[in-house]
Amino acid sequence: MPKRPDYISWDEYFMGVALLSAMRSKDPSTQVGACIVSPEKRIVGVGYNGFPSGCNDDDLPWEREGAFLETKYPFVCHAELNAILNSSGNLKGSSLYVALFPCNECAKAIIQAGIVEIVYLSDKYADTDAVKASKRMFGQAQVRLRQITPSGKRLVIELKV
Ligand SMILES: Nc1nc(=O)n([C@H]2C[C@H](O)[C@@H](COP(=O)(O)O)O2)cc1CO
Ligand SMILES: [Zn+2]
Repeated sequence: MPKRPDYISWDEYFMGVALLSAMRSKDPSTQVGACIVSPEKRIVGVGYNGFPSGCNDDDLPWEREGAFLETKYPFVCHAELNAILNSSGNLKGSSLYVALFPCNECAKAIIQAGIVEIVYLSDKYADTDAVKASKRMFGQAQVRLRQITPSGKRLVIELKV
């Protein structure tokens, strides 16, 4: 019997894990997931955006606008940083799959962790200084950037067998 033809690609698998992780996010505006993959194609870390553990999701603000301390921005931990912090072992030479292009703060952690490739879907904040700084560092550190063209393909998971 020939092998099943319609299996998902590596890129679809790892971006799919990133997108599934994003579904755990409680951010009402933007849910981001990240999946770190070793050179041997093993998943070595996953994460999504949320407040640090032990910090109460219902006490801290999810606002986007207003006084800085009344917004989520000083408190939220980005998906990429969580994936690095949740990872097991050495990340040298690994790839990071993330739905949204990393900011400058995550870029620093990504580079220092030894991640060599970013695979992303959206670059909706490309015009911000955070992303400009991030691309400048990735360029100098020779981190490869690869955008997956959103195919619109639906990966359906039904909770049944
Ligand atoms: N690469 C990223 N990874 C992330 O996890 N985030 C998080 C931080 C916030 O919780 C949310 C962005 O909120 P908003 O500004 O689109 O309402 O996504 C944001 C970016 C963008 O740089
Ligand atoms: Zn970030």
